[in-house]
Amino acid sequence: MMATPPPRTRGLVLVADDDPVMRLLMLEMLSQVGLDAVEAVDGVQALARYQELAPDLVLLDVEMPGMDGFTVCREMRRLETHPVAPIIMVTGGDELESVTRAYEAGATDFVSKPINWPILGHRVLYVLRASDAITRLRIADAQHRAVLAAIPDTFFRMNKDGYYLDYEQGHEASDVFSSDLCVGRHLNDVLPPEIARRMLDKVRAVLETQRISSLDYELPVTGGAAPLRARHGEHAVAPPVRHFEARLVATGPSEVLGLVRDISERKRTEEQIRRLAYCDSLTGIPNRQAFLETLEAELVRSRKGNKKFAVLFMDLDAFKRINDTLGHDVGDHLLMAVSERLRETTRPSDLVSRTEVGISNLARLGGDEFTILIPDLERVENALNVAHRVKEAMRRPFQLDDHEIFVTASIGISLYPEDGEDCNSLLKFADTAMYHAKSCGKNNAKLYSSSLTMQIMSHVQLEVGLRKALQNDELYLLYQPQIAVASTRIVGVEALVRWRHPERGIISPTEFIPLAEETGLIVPIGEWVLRTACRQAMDWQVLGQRPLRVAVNLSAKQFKDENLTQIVLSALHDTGLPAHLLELELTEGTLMDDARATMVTLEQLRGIGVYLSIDDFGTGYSSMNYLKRFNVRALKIDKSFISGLPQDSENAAITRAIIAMAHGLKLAVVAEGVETGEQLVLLEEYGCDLAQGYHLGRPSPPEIIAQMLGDGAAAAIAAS
Ligand SMILES: Nc1nc2c(ncn2[C@@H]2O[C@@H]3COP(=O)(O)O[C@H]4[C@@H](O)[C@H](n5cnc6c(=O)[nH]c(N)nc65)O[C@@H]4COP(=O)(O)O[C@H]3[C@H]2O)c(=O)[nH]1
Repeated sequence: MMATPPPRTRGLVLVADDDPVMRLLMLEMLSQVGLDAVEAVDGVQALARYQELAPDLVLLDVEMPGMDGFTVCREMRRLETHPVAPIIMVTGGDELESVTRAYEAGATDFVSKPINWPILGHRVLYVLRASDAITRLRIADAQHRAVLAAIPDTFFRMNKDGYYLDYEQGHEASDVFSSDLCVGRHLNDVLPPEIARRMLDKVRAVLETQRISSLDYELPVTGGAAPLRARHGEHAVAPPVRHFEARLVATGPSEVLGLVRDISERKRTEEQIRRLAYCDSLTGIPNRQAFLETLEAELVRSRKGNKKFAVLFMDLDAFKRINDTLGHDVGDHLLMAVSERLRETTRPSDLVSRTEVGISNLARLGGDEFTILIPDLERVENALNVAHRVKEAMRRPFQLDDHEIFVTASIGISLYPEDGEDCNSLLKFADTAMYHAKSCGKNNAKLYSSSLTMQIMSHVQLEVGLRKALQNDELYLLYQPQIAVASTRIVGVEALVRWRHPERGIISPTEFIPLAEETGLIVPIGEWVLRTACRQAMDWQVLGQRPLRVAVNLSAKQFKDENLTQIVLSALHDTGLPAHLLELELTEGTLMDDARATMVTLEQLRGIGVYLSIDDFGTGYSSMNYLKRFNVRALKIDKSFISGLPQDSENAAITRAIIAMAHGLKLAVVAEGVETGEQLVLLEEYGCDLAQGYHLGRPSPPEIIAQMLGDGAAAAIAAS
């Protein structure tokens, strides 16, 4: 291959003519116009010099010995690797035949003899300039093509009326449409009408403003190159689509250049990112972020349209226990099943309030917390109805692998605009209402209301007060006698705590004990009760009365306190009360909570020698197996069974059965809430051992008990 000659500053012309005079004249003429020249005496030399020197122009005589000018011209044009230089052929005359042959051989131009020398000079310069321009154009065109080949986009030219002037398919645009179907056609024949209209509007806007602009559109995947319109009707079902972005730039007053890029992948990625950001990965339903945005939009919409909406906040009761006992996998499956059931329950057709309510309004905020937005609420009842349906849906057992799981849900509801005017407040209030629902016994739905806020405020104040109650000596104990049914003699007392609140007066334990449990204050309060009751029992003994068993209630939190045994031991030790005179009342719920730990604690307490009984029997699990295992001494039949006696035959049967069963297990039975003589007679008939209730003695201060004991009611301490 020949080396490329260095770039020249002046043009070099190859003069090929066998006539020395002609060559001389030509050289002279070229020099006059500032060009360099080299000579060739015949066709063979001309070809050799052409290859060797790569001249910028060739002046080629037609008639030469050996190889004539036409042949030389053809050969020169055949040299593909050589830069294309313009060739001016010098013909003997201007007859048509030789002119035609010259062009056919690849000549750029011709001059005929006799030569007009001054004009030839200008002609040569002109051809050189034209050739230069063509070379530059060719380079620009090559660069252009290289750029287009390098980018994946399809490009087109279009006039202001929407006709494609040019269409070049990008290398990544496979199955949209091809250039032969576009060039010369109108947008309407190529694109679906709606997209064609938008594109034409954009073309005109770009021409008017002379600014770059773009538009996005979707096309169904056709799988071939036919115009979309022709194929459009073929799709019976919604076909998959591809997304495109067309960028339009004006290339003149009435023409635009369009670059079309397939942005399907980008859209897919964006969608994926959106899904990750807005969907809960476990259940696939919207997450907290998505819910907050939906809520925000709903707030704006409702504010504008003067409408109401409700936010439902649902939490599963005891989900933590399921997670802890059956494992996180089961917990996850349960959450998935719950969200599926919620999805079904909140389907538009299921909602009375509005047809638009759908899954987009359902979300999982995290853990076992779900929210539902009910827009366009006409009546509060509609929100309660939805809550009720959700609650009912949750109650149906969940079958997960080989577990049948029963759950219930607590739901809180906040209303716009009544409860709050911003998203955070509405969500917070729905959450608060949910907690309220839980504290009212779970499996409940509650509306948030300002009165609820008041309740919570007073709850907070109560807590602050309770913290001080112990220090300020505001707690005191009342004692309720327990009577042996057969002899009507007092055999024991139950200690019941009271709180003398400085402003509110006497507060019942049913109000403050749950609060004490919630806050953990039950542990110090419980210890105080235990010590006070033990000391009181000793005081009665010291005063010359008979020994008397004192019963103290133990809440679940106290029972789980690892120092319990120690506290009991130290109360007995410090007061000197014999262990068998202390009765600890436990509820079934407390015992069932964690069977293994319960057994250990019970074992320790039995080891100390205290008397253990089950309180409120019949209201909870009422499991005989457990009673046997826990090895307690007595059970107390809940007052709800006694209160209907003797009329309520069902409760009578239950009471009788409990007594018989307890005796079978060698347990003593205490009937609680005995309010009438009739009840006492019936209980005696059933063989009940002990009784307690207003009929036999109300909860009373220690001096009243002392009096009762002194009045002759013998304290017959059960040796059992
Ligand atoms: N209707 C009716 N009620 C009767 C009758 N006889 C007694 N009662 C009431 O029934 C409750 C019996 O106590 P409980 O079942 O252990 O139920 C207790 C117990 O669970 C808890 N509690 C009371 N004192 C303490 C304590 O010191 N520690 C703990 N952890 N809980 C306590 O508070 C609950 C309520 O205590 P109180 O309000 O004192 O209510 C007492 C008592 O006043 C009757 O004939 N008719």
